[in-house]
Amino acid sequence: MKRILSIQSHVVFGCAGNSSAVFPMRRLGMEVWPINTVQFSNHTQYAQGWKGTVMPVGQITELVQGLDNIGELRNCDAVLSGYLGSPEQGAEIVAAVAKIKAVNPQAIYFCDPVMGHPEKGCIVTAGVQEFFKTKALAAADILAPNLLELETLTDRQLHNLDEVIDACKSLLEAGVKMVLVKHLAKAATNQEQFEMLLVDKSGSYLVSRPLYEFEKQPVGVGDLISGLMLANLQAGYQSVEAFERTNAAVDAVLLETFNLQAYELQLVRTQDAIASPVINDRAKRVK
Ligand SMILES: Nc1ncnc2c1ncn2[C@@H]1O[C@H](COP(=O)(O)OP(=O)(O)O)[C@@H](O)[C@H]1O
Ligand SMILES: Cc1ncc(COP(=O)(O)O)c(C=O)c1O
Ligand SMILES: [Mg+2]
Repeated sequence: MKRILSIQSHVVFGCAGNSSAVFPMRRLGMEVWPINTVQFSNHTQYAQGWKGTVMPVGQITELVQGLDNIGELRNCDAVLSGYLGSPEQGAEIVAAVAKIKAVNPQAIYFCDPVMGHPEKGCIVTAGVQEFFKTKALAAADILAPNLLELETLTDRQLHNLDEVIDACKSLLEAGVKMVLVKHLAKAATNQEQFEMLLVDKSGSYLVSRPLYEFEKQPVGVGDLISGLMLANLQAGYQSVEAFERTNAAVDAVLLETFNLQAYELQLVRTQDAIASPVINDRAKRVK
């Protein structure tokens, strides 16, 4: 069984951060070790706001030390990071990754650079963006930005698929081994579908799924995508198949969420599709 240290937000109600990613990863057979960067009542996109606190500086380091003390750190196969409560937590994650790689050189770091989106209401503390651009980029094996995050990471404006692929390749040149663009948005080839892109040394692959007309778009979809992609890779699927399985599972979750007119992702109701997704959309090689 593969072991994933998952460092991201916790929400009491609903699905974002670890509250979106942990259950699906476990459903795919992973042993998941969650560390929470914040504990909030709900995600930050509720009009009524949220309650709760950011975990104190030093806590990630302390918990990782505890794992080392019981001899478990060497058993960690992958670190996943997402929503951070402070830039200091970013530095602690990078230090934890270095510590884990020192005792298990096979371990990988999957970084979802959650940067916040003031227009959408995703609120992330100042300084976190800078952490992703500098330290996280240098440490990550796999990066999973949305289009806006990719633009910020590469200091480029991206209008079409070719520009997005070039930007991803610049990240590969910087040492990242795989880039998953979770949402092509305005750079998509077909605005009537929801498209994602995967770029690694073997090539560039586009996958699409139906676009649902949500009244209010659900949150935590990016966190779900990152968790599923990492879990599928750890389960032994090659990158393109892992990408297709991730896309299919996310589609099943979104379809159910849409059919129920729910705001929060319907992960429990769709757990069987998460574990055994039916692939309707194959990835298309685009470069
Ligand atoms: N198939 C789909 N149809 C409609 N909306 C979708 C679909 N898949 C994802 N979304 C929405 O698209 C948005 C993508 O958000 P974005 O901030 O670009 O990336 P992410 O949340 O993946 O980091 C999310 O609000 C999500 O609810
Ligand atoms: C607490 C928290 N965690 C994580 C996220 C990231 O969610 P997404 O997967 O939609 O990028 C958000 C977005 O608002 C959030 O409020
Ligand atoms: Mg996101």
